[in-house]
This record gives sequence, C-alpha cells and structure tokens, in this order.
Amino acid sequence: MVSDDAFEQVLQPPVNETPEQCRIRLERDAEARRISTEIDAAIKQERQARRKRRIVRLLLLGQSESGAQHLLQQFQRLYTPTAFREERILWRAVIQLNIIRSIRTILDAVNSELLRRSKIIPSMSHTESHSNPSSFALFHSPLDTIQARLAPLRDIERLLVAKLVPPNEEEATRLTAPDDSSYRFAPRHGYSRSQEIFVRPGTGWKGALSKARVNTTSLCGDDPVSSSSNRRASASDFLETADEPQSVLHACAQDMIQLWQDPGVRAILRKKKLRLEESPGFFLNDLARVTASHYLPSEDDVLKARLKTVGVCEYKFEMEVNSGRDAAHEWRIVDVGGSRSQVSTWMPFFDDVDAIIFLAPISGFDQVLAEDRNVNRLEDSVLLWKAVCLNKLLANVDLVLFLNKCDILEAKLRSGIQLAKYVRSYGDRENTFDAASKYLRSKFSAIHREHSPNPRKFYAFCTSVTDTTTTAGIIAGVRDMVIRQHLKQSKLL
Ligand SMILES: Nc1nc2c(ncn2[C@@H]2O[C@H](COP(=O)(O)OP(=O)(O)OP(=O)(O)O)[C@@H](O)[C@H]2O)c(=O)[nH]1
Ligand SMILES: [Mg+2]
Repeated sequence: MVSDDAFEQVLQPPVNETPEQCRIRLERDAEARRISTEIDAAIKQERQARRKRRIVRLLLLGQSESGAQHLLQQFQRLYTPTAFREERILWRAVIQLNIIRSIRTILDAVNSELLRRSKIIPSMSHTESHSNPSSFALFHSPLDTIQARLAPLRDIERLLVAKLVPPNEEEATRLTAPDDSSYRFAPRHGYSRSQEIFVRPGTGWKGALSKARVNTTSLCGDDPVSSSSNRRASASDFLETADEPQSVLHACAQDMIQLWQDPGVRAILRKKKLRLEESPGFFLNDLARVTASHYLPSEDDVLKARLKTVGVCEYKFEMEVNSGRDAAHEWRIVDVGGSRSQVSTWMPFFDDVDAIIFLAPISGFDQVLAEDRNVNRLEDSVLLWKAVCLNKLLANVDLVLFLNKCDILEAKLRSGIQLAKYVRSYGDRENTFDAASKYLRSKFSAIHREHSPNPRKFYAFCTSVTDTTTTAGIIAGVRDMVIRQHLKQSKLL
C-alpha cells in the first residue's frame, strides 16, 4: 500500500530542475488538471442524465456460488415475468449438462473406489459384498453394462459445451488457475479445473442457443437489455423439439436412476464425502421428469440450474410490472462474478452505483472454496465483506447484506454439525439456526460499523434466494429502499 508520504516524495520537483524543465512540468500539470476537470464534468453530466432517466444501478457482490445469479433470476421473475417464463427453454441445455456432470461425478467416484478395492485382498471385497447385496450386484457385470449404456452421455456433453460456448471463443481453452488470487483476465467461456461449465453472462449463450433452434430474431444477442425488449422466441416455439441431448438423456434415464438409487453407490459417495444433493445444479432426484422427451424446465428448475458466471455483466431490466409513479423504470444490475481470480476486476464497476447487495452464503462455515481448497468459505466471505466496507470508492454507497443460504445453514445445524467447531468464537451458544444467524449477523454488522469510512445506510437480511416466496418480499423491500435513496440523490445533484 502506498502511503501519502510516498506520494508526496514522488510529486516533489526534481532536485536539479532547470527553469525550462520547470516550465514544461508546470504546463504538463496544468494540462493534466484541465483534462481531469473535463472528465469529472462529463461524469457528472452522465450521472445527472442517468438519474433524470430514472435508471437505478445495483451491484451484486459476493464470493463464487454465493447466489448472485439466483438473486438476479428472482428479480427477473418478479419484474420481467414474461421474459423470465419465455427463457425457460434456454436453460434446458444447462440442466442437461448439470445432470451429465452429476452422473460423471458418480461414475468417477465408483470407478476409483473399485480400482482401490481391486488392489486389496479379495476376501475383503467379498465380505463387503455380502454385507451389501445391492452393491454386490452393481460392482460386477451390471456396472460395466450401465457404464457402456451411459457412454453416449460423453458425446452429448461435448455437444452441449459446444452449444453453450461458441466456437469462435478461442479463450475458452485458456484457464484461470483456481488458486491464483493475482489479477488475470478471466477467460470468456470455458471449463474451470473442476470442469464446471462457465460462460461470460450476456455474451450471447442464450442467443446462440436460440439461433441454433429457430430462425427468428436473436433472443438476447450480445446485450442482455434486449432480453426484455426484443421479439423473443417463446417457450412454445421449442416444445416440438426433443433435441438430441434430450433424446439421449431420455434413453439413459433408467440407467441413471438405477445408478443414483443404488445403496452401494450411495455408500461410496458418503465415504468420499461427495454430497451431490448439496451441490449446485442437482437434479438427480427428478430424473424421470427432467429427462422426459418434451421436458420444459419449470421456473423452479431454472432457479436450481447452475451456470457459473465468469466476468462482469450488466443486466438491464425494463420493468414489465408497474412499480409506482415515482419508481425508476430501468434497472441495471451488475453481476461481477465471484471467483477469487475475478475480485480485482470489480473496481471499475464501483463508480456511481445506487446500492450494493453483498451476498454472504453463511452455510459455508464447514466448506472450503472450490477454487482454493485451503480457504474456508465463511472466512473468505468475511474478508471480502471487510474489504467492501473499507473501500473508499464505495464509502457513500448504501450496503444491503444478504446472509444467504439460510435454508442450508438450518439443515446443517439440525443435522448436528456444530458451528462452534468451525467458528471458535461462537463458544457454547446454542447450535440452533436462530442463535447462529443472529450471531453471524452481529459479526457482519460489527465489521460494517468498524470499517466503513463514513456513516451510511446498512440493511441485513437472512435469505434463501432459491426460495421464491420469501425472496420476493425481501426484494420488494430492497427495491423500495433503493428507489427512495435514488430519488434523494437525484434531488441532491
Ligand atoms: N439451498 C440454497 N441454494 C442456493 C441458495 N442460493 C444459491 N444457491 C445455490 O448455489 C449455487 C450457486 O448459485 P449462483 O446463483 O449460481 O451463484 P453465483 O454467486 O452467481 O456464483 P458464480 O457465478 O460462481 O459467481 C446454485 O446451484 C444455487 O442453486 C440458497 O439460498 N439456498
Ligand atoms: Mg453467477
């Protein structure tokens, strides 16, 4: 960190400066000041124009998998409901890929376990087999048969990736090392090391999918704003097609169900601590429904689908729903993507925002980051929150904190996982959701109080953004609060 003193030193005139050099330096300084004043004036003008047009700008911040995408979708569902409904079919490819990834995780786990067992004395696997008849059945020829029958999923996976990641995206092959916290340009589309599909939002994955299916106007092109204004391909346009991935998934459905329901497989997953049910994009309990030939994702399915965000995108919403006479009618919500390697790219988006929604998934107290397995998720969220509170550029921006994934927190505590084991300062407080959420909320509030450069408005909510009913109420409250603040600021300008 550069101190003020160091700055002063740098700005001192050179010791042996000649009068001519002094004149040139002063001229240069004056020119720099003029340009800077011009830029400030342009920014102010732009800001005033934006406020006159009643455009509200919200920034979503939080670590990866904090729920930003889902909050955005809830926002869309509430305020641009027609658009949201009509986009459901485009999420089918994402859901197909989510299913294939889950099956691949299972097969990899089972195969590695079988390999391990084949290396130990045969009598042991024999004993194990007898203690679990179903796994005995699976671990011999049926598994090979199932694997062979599921082989087409690999081709479908390639097809889906090709669909979601346009071929001209050569950056798709460039990876950002998950444990590298230093700044790098994030790839536009591609795989992370954990092979999670990701796309840069708004760069047209929806457009690419829709173009591939119907020859109508692009659904959202490169600009998400059009998602609410262009002629959109309606869900029914696609209903007639059982596309190739869907047909293959349909044909593989029984084998996938058998694999997922096998007690032997479940035992292996438990042993390897692979909690697929808690992983993003989990659809294995709905296989029969989501693999049906003419499956159209429900709104809840879209909210469950997982597509990692890489890079920054500004979503623009023209409110379909009447939001009051004084309400702003255009909202711009910026999702910056939460992976650690992207945090340093957030800065340019800090200017001129009406409010920040920071998502802290507090259920992650016993988990590590996918991109860096040495870092506890809750600890990472706390550090990120502190950095946001401290940030001078954001000193006057109101903060809304979503302590998210409360449903998972509650389930974890109920199942007996002790918060105090991971958060030692929790001490001997009750291991209940009420006590835990109150405690964590007070911790986050204290950081805000202690580290904010200026006093500002701060709101905190316990949320489960995948829960449509509770989130709707919270979003409406946040919207009113942001609008009030926006109007107040507009009058000040
Ligand atoms: N149960 C539960 N799951 C949630 C909640 N919020 C998000 N999720 C799940 O967490 C996963 C990640 O959510 P996203 O909204 O994609 O997270 P994100 O912040 O956009 O993540 P990145 O794109 O990686 O930055 C998804 O599979 C969601 O279903 C929640 O409140 N409760
Ligand atoms: Mg996201």
